[in-house]
Amino acid sequence: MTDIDHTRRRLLAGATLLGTGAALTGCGDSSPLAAAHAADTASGDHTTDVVIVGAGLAGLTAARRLTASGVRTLVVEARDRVGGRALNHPLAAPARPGTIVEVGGQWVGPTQDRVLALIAELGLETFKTWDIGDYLDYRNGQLVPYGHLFPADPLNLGLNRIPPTDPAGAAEAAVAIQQLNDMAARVPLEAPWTATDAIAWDSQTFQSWVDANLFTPGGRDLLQLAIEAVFSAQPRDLSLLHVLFYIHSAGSLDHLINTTGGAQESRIVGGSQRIALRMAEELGDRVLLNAPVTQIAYDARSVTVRGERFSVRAQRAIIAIPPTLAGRIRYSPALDGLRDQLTQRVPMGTVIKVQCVYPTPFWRDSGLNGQVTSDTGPVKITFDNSPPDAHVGVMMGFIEGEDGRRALRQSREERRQGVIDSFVRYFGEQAAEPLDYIEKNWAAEEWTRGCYAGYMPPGVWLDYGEALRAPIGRLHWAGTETAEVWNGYFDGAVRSGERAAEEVLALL
Ligand SMILES: Cc1cc2nc3c(=O)[nH]c(=O)nc-3n(C[C@H](O)[C@H](O)[C@H](O)COP(=O)(O)OP(=O)(O)OC[C@H]3O[C@@H](n4cnc5c(N)ncnc54)[C@H](O)[C@@H]3O)c2cc1C
Repeated sequence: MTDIDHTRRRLLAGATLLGTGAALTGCGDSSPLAAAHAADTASGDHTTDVVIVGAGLAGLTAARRLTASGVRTLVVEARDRVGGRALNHPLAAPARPGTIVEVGGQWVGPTQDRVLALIAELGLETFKTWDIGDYLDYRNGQLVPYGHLFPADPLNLGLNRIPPTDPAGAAEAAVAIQQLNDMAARVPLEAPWTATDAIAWDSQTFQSWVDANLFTPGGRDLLQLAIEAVFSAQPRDLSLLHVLFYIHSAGSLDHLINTTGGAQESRIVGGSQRIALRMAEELGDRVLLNAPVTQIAYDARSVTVRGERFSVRAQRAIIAIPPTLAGRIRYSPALDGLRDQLTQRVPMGTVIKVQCVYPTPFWRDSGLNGQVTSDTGPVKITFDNSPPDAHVGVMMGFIEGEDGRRALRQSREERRQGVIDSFVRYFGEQAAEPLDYIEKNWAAEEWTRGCYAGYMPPGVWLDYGEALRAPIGRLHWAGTETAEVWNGYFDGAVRSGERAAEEVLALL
């Protein structure tokens, strides 16, 4: 081994700084730590028991679990920060120092038991997403406020998130949601391709199903918007079987789309990246930043992970990155054709997360909760993303699916204007002059390449599903895309890290 002492010293310094960053600001890319490490490519030859590729929630959870069992681990992370798709962004004044918004994933909700347990173990706290006041629905040029029609909603049917603007469409959407929930319950989470109707369901897109089953323009619009919002892809991109798997994975479509009672219910004090920062702080010099993995060699005795100027030799590897990124690594020997072709077939969604900062959350004064559904882009979904004490107002929106793809062709200034036009349409002239505009274009991120997650087009579950998690020799796969429960979410990432760690522990 060479350079190991130097590398260890640098990592320890990095770990200390990482902890400081977490405590002070919880911020990521723009922290002094990030700048300090930017030019500092990882180097040296290392040996450990288990090497983990990727310091997102999946990789860090796996490392934490293995470390707790006394196994030596080293996490190698391409970026100059941890967290992957969880990233805090510090707000400028007049926001108080240390105030952040998340530019990646942010919410957690009921039944996301593994991430909620992790948050508690790490000493972090959650607070409720602002969900008080009326929703807005913008459709056919009309802006219609509506209340929590069914505040109790005991069966969690998601009735509050179906705008009643077009009663026939709303009724048809509610029936369709129930139908989808029933079909989803018949998809085995561990092997969706074995569902009785798998061939029929994986041979069509979600759009084909909508075309065959919904007849009112309102009902079709609502279902399409729900799918765009959940997958950041178009209904024409997605296998019906994948949509059903995803619904079952979350429990129901209502869990996916609801704020209170659903996946958008709560936020993490100080920002979701703190989950990763706290884990990295615990792991200390077991996390190597600025370490993009380009090659993995494996044989019957060991595995060696390599980057430009570093290598890590281990007994086993956990590759905790999305399938499409795993497909960009060179393997020696080459992976079997099934796994390789799978990695060619799981595209990432398209989303640009945008936020405008205002002196106050002024929409609350008009009795609005800040949540919009709309038939007009670029922003068709919004949320009040103000800090817990609302000392500034933050309106957040998503530019998703084909709107996102259109926005990729625009300049930042053109996108900014489109976002402000959307916010003015929903909340009036007060939205016209934000103090700040923040956007994160995940499609342009080299180490993510799109969000919220990878999804399955038609035929992929059927022909390649079994290659998603199956270890190959000493290589094990993790990442939210491999999760059975809450696939695509933080909770799924955590579960996948736990599962991969157990898989490895059983074999060491
Ligand atoms: C805008 C947005 C909003 C979202 N909203 C939510 C939400 O509200 N709630 C929720 O639960 N989920 C949400 N998600 C999804 C959530 O962020 C992800 O499910 C989760 O963070 C995935 O974790 P992961 O560890 O599986 O993958 P990642 O976070 O992608 O981690 C993979 C890591 O591997 C690194 N890496 C990649 N390639 C290499 C390589 N070759 N060598 C070394 N390292 C590599 C990456 O840099 C990254 O750090 C959202 C995502 C986005 C982007």
